[in-house]
Amino acid sequence: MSIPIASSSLPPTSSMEIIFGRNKKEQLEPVSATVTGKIPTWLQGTLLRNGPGMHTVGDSKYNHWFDGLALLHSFSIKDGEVFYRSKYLQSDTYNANIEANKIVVSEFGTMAYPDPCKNIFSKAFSYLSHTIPDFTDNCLINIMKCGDDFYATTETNYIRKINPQTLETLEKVDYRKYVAVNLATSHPHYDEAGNVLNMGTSIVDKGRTKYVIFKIPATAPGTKKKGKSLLKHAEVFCSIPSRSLLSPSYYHSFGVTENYVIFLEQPFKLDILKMATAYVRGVSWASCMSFHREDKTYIHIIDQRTKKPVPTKFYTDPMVVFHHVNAYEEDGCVLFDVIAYEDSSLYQLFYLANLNQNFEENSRMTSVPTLKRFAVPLHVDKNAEVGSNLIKLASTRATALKEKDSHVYCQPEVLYEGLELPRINYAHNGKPYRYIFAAEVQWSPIPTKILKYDILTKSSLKWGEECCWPAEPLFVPTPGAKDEDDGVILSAIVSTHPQKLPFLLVLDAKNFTELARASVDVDMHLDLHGLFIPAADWSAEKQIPDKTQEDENSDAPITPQA
Ligand SMILES: CC1=C(/C=C/C(C)=C/C=C/C(C)=C/C=O)C(C)(C)CCC1
Ligand SMILES: [Fe+2]
Repeated sequence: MSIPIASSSLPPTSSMEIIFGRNKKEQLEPVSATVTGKIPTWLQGTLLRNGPGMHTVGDSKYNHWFDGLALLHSFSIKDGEVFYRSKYLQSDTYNANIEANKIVVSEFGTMAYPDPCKNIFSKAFSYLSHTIPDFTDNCLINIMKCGDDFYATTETNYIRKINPQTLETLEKVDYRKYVAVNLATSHPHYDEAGNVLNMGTSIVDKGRTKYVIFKIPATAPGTKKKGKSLLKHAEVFCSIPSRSLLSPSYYHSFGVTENYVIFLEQPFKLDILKMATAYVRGVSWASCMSFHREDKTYIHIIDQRTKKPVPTKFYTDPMVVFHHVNAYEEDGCVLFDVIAYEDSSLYQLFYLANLNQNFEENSRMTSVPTLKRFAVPLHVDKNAEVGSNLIKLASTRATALKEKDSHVYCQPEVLYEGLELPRINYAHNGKPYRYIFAAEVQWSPIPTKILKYDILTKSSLKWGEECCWPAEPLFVPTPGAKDEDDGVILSAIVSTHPQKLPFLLVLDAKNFTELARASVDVDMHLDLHGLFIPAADWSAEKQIPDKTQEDENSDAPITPQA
């Protein structure tokens, strides 16, 4: 069961240095973990995760934690044993930095300048009106599965194919060759057949800034052959014009139900003009983003059957959402759950300067991440009175008030305060569900516990241990499971305790008791997101393409779909 830690336990400054400051040493050879407890025999496969691992190159330092060079790591579980390995993503960014022995590629919070004579990014100054340098391929946020292929992802137009077994870096793929997007989320959705649904922003398509929803099929004729990319078969599903051409919203994820896509056009925006001049002004991309507290948050509901947005104009108060939790349909309404903030201060807290000195003072959250449930009526009765609540569901206190001119103002139900990095049993994605697994965040944005929140009973279970910093908890179902929470929770735990090694934690998802931990004597980083690859998925025919096989037409001109 959960081991309580003092609720006010604060990570000392030295712990912050261990977690965020130091470059992490990669573990190239698989190392065997010491397992205590018992890993369920059915749990066989690989937990593959991504996150920033290196924040200093030579004498130069990144400014922000999200700038760090991507470090992939994996826990391979077989017959109760666990093997760990880690490897830096060999992105063009990583290679250019290592070769120059300094940071030469710009990241989210750090603008960098390459040596003019050694500019491997020489093609860089072409796309965005010759002003914005090519974006980074330091794919540090998540892992995406496309058919049998795995990619490390970030939020730019680049993804990097990886070998999920060896953690080797394969092709660099430019989304722009297939879909007209300059940015894309690192949180795609998958349908039951494994087709990928993702969203991106097209900034410079003939001045028509828009949000693009696209699908990558799980299979396509001829793609089983080595090096054939499923991305070639990507299809634009729907485009939504940005309310403002020069300041599209920033978003980190989106929601889906069985028939709808939920996109929040929030007042946390990118300023394209600022971005176009950032390089010459010597400021970071992050400084080109701002929260407009006087604006609204527009809720776009896209019908997957007609591929068109629902015409009603739904909106809510200004907020900032990074993570959608889940969404589903109930009695003619779309219900969606998000982790919402009052402002964009979260990104401010992850500046390394704040994480190193005066941590306690600098990292107090001014806005607490809050689980909120919204309800959106799909059919608005024209005769309903202005001011009336269109939500008649017994299951939620969320409201949607009818206004004039087909506008509907949505007010959420607050469910829980102080949680981030939400995960669910993905078999319930887009469908009614009951449980959320997340990291509990108290006074600072750094998780101290793992949480199971029961939406039905509004109760929670927690796991925490002194000097242990949990990562996102991932749910793996028991084969043939009937109950939504029949399975285990996996989380990579970083320890700052001098006598405690980092470990893979295995919890029973039902009661949050510890089933096992697999400790490894390595320099483990605090990661962001990842996925579990069941051993059954590694079948003989699913060969990993070799490194020499480049992405097809890698030098072909970019001809994205409109
Ligand atoms: C490089 C780059 C970007 C990177 C953003 C990143 C790396 C965001 C990471 C967010 C995370 C990790 C959120 C967790 O909740 C932008 C702003 C999209 C635009 C321009 C270039
Ligand atoms: Fe995320």
